[in-house]
Amino acid sequence: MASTLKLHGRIDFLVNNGGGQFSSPANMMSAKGWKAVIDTNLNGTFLCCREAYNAWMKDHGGVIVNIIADMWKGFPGMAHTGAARAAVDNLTKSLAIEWAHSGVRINSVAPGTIISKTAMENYKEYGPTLFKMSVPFSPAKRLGVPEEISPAVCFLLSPAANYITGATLKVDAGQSLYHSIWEIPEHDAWPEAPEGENTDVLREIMDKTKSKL
Ligand SMILES: CCCCCCCCCCC/C=C/C(=O)SCCNC(=O)CCNC(=O)[C@H](O)C(C)(C)COP(=O)(O)OP(=O)(O)OC[C@H]1O[C@@H](n2cnc3c(N)ncnc32)[C@H](O)[C@@H]1OP(=O)(O)O
Ligand SMILES: NC(=O)C1=CN([C@@H]2O[C@H](COP(=O)(O)OP(=O)(O)OC[C@H]3O[C@@H](n4cnc5c(N)ncnc54)[C@H](OP(=O)(O)O)[C@@H]3O)[C@@H](O)[C@H]2O)C=CC1
Repeated sequence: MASTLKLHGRIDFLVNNGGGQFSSPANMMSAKGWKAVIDTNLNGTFLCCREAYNAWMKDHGGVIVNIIADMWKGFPGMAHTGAARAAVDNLTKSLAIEWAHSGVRINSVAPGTIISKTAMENYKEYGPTLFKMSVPFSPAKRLGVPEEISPAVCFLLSPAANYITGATLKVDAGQSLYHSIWEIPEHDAWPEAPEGENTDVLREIMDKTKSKL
């Protein structure tokens, strides 16, 4: 922030876009790995917001946009980033209220799965498979590209959004409303429903369905 102020003399906008994660089942994540992702996505965002506010926006106003993710149905396979991005969604709302009196607007953008060379390279040899796997889960039946996210960010930064703060704009072609990518294997580990006539009906329809198969 200090070097930006030195160079430009003001900070009108802050976009917290830097971030990422690795894919792993939650039970295999080390404490260090969990912390690295929380530090990058949540703590980094908080610290950048705080610094921009204290260094400039507190006295001059400004606009902040936080990039989060499609974690609205949880984020199985990337639980650390899901937790961090959900926390940023909430942080955005808190700061919108705390900093309104300074003329600061702050909103989030939640992209669906967005393909780019650089994003894919982070996942090494698994990148193409991981991104391709997401295609059927987009109502658009294709992935988005960064050029479809930046207009939303620019809109929120612009005076056209002067009356918008504390909001999250999903730019995901409806992905967050559609299926989860996470497969739950067939299992019988769930606790039984309590005995009674409704459970009898449940058993009956399940038996009938089975006999048809
Ligand atoms: C299987 C189904 C999954 C769901 C499918 C979803 C479909 C895909 C949707 C994709 C949507 C999102 C896309 C994007 O976000 S694109 C942006 C892509 N960019 C990134 O992801 C950047 C990735 N990298 C980082 O952000 C950082 O490197 C990271 C935060 C991961 C680590 O940062 P840091 O430099 O602070 O830490 P270290 O590298 O030193 O690592 C610290 C410890 O973290 C653990 N770790 C790190 N990488 C991995 C890994 N690849 N696998 C497992 N564990 C990892 C590890 O414990 C590190 O400590 P050690 O090195 O000492 O072991
Ligand atoms: N692509 C997607 O499907 C989605 C992406 N997002 C998020 O959008 C943002 C942009 O990602 P995208 O453009 O797709 O991917 P990229 O990998 O191209 O961009 C990620 C950027 O984050 C920077 N970064 C990572 N860790 C840190 C850190 N600790 N400190 C500072 N910068 C860091 C990287 O810097 P460097 O190049 O120096 O490593 C890189 O410029 C990320 O937060 C990402 O998680 C959210 C939802 C979906």
